[in-house]
Amino acid sequence: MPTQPLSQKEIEDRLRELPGWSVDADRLTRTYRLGDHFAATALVVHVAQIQQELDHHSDLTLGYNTVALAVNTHSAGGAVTEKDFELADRVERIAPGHGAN
Ligand SMILES: C[C@H](O)[C@H](O)[C@H]1CNC2=NC(N)=NC(=O)C2=N1
Repeated sequence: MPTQPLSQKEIEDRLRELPGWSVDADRLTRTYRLGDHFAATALVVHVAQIQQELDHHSDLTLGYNTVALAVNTHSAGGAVTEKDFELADRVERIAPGHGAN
């Protein structure tokens, strides 16, 4: 069954449990700040590994000491779905281990 777009209320409820994340232009997004460029790069690799496992991929942007994710679900017409929040939850669990905040 295809993943359905979440309603505005469902998105607001889920965002309340994900401090730092927001929905901007129909994309679930967060920017993490890290200690240096190498730490940021390591986080990108770890996120890429999770994305391959979930078969769900964000636009990942590596900066000097930042990593930005922006994701929606292409197969749902670019809407935000449960799959996007699943990715965000998974990234939230590993980010502190990289010193990200
Ligand atoms: C064939 C493959 O499963 C699909 O193309 C996956 C890959 N990664 C994806 N990532 C995102 N963000 N949305 C999708 O619909 C999607 N679909």
